[in-house]
Amino acid sequence: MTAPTKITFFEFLTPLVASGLKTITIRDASENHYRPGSQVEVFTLENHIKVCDIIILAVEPLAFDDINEFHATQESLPLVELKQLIQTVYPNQQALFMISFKLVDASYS
Ligand SMILES: CC(=O)Nc1ccn([C@H]2C[C@H](O)[C@@H](CO)O2)c(=O)n1
Repeated sequence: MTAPTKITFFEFLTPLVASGLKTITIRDASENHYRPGSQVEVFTLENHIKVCDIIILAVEPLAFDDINEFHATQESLPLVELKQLIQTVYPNQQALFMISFKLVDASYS
């Protein structure tokens, strides 16, 4: 499959991505095709507004039950809130993927 060049985040989370505070996102298998080293455009899910660019660092399997404080810190969310959000988006899914990324600093472009 061709590596995707775009990713969406809920609008309320995009300030965390654009500030560099959020450095992972947890997605299901439909979004596990991001290629490490590739540059990806970030858009809001609701209005498709471009937010920033990120570089994908890794895509790794992550079971829902293994989500812990480390992931919450990388997500810049409280653990309880993160797990509730993931259960809402991906109900009853154990097999998830952790996508690690870094912000592309727009001031250098
Ligand atoms: C289309 C879709 O699923 N969009 C998503 C999925 C997840 N997120 C956020 C919610 C949490 O912070 C992490 C972990 O799933 O990623 C999202 O913004 N958009």
